[in-house]
Amino acid sequence: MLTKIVEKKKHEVARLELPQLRNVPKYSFYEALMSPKRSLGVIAEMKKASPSKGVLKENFSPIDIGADYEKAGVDCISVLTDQSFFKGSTLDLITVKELTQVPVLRKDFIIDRLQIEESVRIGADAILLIAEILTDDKLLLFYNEATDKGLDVLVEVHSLERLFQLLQTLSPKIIGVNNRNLQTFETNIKTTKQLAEHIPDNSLLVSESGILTHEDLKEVAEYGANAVLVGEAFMKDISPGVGVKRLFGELEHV
Ligand SMILES: O=P(O)(O)OC[C@@H](O)[C@@H](O)c1c[nH]c2ccccc12
Repeated sequence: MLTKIVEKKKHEVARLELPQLRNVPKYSFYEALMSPKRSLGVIAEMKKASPSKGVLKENFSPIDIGADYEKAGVDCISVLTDQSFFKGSTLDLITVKELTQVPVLRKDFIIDRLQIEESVRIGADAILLIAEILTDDKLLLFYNEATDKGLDVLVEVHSLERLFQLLQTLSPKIIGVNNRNLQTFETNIKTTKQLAEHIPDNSLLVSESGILTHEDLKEVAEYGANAVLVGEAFMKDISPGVGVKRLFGELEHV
């Protein structure tokens, strides 16, 4: 599946026209995760659909979701901008940046430098770089380029092997352990446990994907996660903000 997504992305990048630079206030993604509002940082994701689960939210409104997340006191918002597989768009991110005062992560499959410039222009505060789809050379190049352009970077990794490899050339300030295998789409939050002890002490650890319940949250916190990245659980709750509160055990049964 990952190969299919990357192939499609190559075609999209070949046609990519850079938008105008938008002048929006910048918020530090890193700082927000360094001083989370709750016991654990939360990056709340908006995604309309995913290749594994299909449509997650029918009446998908980035305006409403962004406002609801902000009201629920999330630390950061992640916006899926991939159109073909996740039904997102860069316009969703632009909308969220215009309406909220929360750092925003652009979540996409970045395989080309042009997408980094595009992320800057649409006003993203941070980008995702997926180690599994980039060589070490590219990962380092993109990491430095993004940082130079004022973006924070969440470096995502799924396997221990890939983690060891990338740590030889790069020490990311923020490392995301994706509990989902992007080839098979299976999630297992024990992935966080497996990788956590090998994450450098000075990197922030974000546990990503498959975190559905308060129990899951406590489990990844025990493994040493500093923050979580959650999408599906929030998209499927009665409202995204209620989902945030439920995950943190701040609600009884709503
Ligand atoms: O909806 P979930 O299981 O809570 O997962 C959120 C996020 O981690 C997931 O959307 C994700 C993690 N890495 C990605 C890379 C590309 C697309 C999507 C993702």
